[in-house]
Amino acid sequence: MAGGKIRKEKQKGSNHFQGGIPFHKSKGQHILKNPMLVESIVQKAGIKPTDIILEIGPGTGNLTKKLLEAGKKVIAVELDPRMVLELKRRFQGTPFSTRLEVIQGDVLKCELPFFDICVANIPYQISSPLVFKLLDINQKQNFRCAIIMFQREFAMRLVAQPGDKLYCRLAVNTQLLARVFHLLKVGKNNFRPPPKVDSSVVRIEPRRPLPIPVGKLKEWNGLLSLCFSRKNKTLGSIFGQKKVLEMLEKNYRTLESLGQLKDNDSEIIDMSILNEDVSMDVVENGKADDEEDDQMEVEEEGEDDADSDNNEMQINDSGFKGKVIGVLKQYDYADKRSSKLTQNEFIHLLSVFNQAGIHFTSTK
Ligand SMILES: C[S@@+](CC[C@H](N)C(=O)[O-])C[C@H]1O[C@@H](n2cnc3c(N)ncnc32)[C@H](O)[C@@H]1O
Repeated sequence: MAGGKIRKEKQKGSNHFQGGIPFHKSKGQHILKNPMLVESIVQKAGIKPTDIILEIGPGTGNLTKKLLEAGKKVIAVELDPRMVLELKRRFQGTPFSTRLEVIQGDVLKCELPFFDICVANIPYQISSPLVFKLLDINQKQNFRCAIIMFQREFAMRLVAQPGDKLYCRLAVNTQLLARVFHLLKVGKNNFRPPPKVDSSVVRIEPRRPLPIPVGKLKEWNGLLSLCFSRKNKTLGSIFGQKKVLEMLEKNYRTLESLGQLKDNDSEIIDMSILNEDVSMDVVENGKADDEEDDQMEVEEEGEDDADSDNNEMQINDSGFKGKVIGVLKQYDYADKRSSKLTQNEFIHLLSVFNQAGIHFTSTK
């Protein structure tokens, strides 16, 4: 089913295929070779005949062909000029050619066209930035949903719920911006060449409006960075740390001096902030299941997880420390852990902190 002249003749010492286009693993070139699977993905996407479909990384066009059969138009963004040529060649002179637009370039760098639905088997190394690019609220996109093949573990992180082993900042951030559903498990042998990892197809439906004002996204990200710096620690313990308190107090003083202790809004939101922590796009590079975000690592020497006694001391502290821990105590969050907190609880936590003048960003 692979398009063009690609043949499976492995060269010694490389992953190239002779006689056609060599596949580049560095570009995530694992093409779909199982027609039944392609059919199933297209069916599950629920494409309407009037739909403009965005396909990312069409490769040799196996999925593209089925998308063209199902929708009104396919706009395909492909990085590799050899694949672009192959794709054009495949559909040249067919009735599909007028309904296929190919954009050569990096999907992460190009401006996305208007589309109704995105269906894609993507290179896994762009998973996380792509999700946040698609869900970028500044893009004013209004697409219905995206049906995307991801590495299995990444997919399971996207859909993880409080208490799940893979529940993480990526899950909370994605689920703030979208509803996410696991659709299909896909084994390695459906691809040529087979990747090292299993895959899953996920459905992502953008949430409009968002559950928090867009101007709060920066604050939200600051709060979650802290909460997931040690997701299995109690919030009382995380927020009782000297470095955390120093940072929050600095924010507090800065905003106080600027007279901005109330909520602030900014017009353009840099969505990449929500993507900062996700370093597991390619799990082959190895981030363990229960590893936590280390970007905001703030643990102090000698501190351990069973530190509720210390919390008691901190809680009795007066001044700024007492203010922060007091909020956690008052709303019953001090003994809770991020690994089990729902999205609504995070939203509530941000709200009660902000009401107390405690902010997670000091500038707009
Ligand atoms: C996993 S293959 C999928 C090929 C085809 N869709 C299929 O299912 O058979 C990923 C494709 O994405 C392309 N690609 C890699 N990085 C890209 C990027 N940043 N922007 C657009 N396309 C990219 C690769 O060249 C490759 O053709």
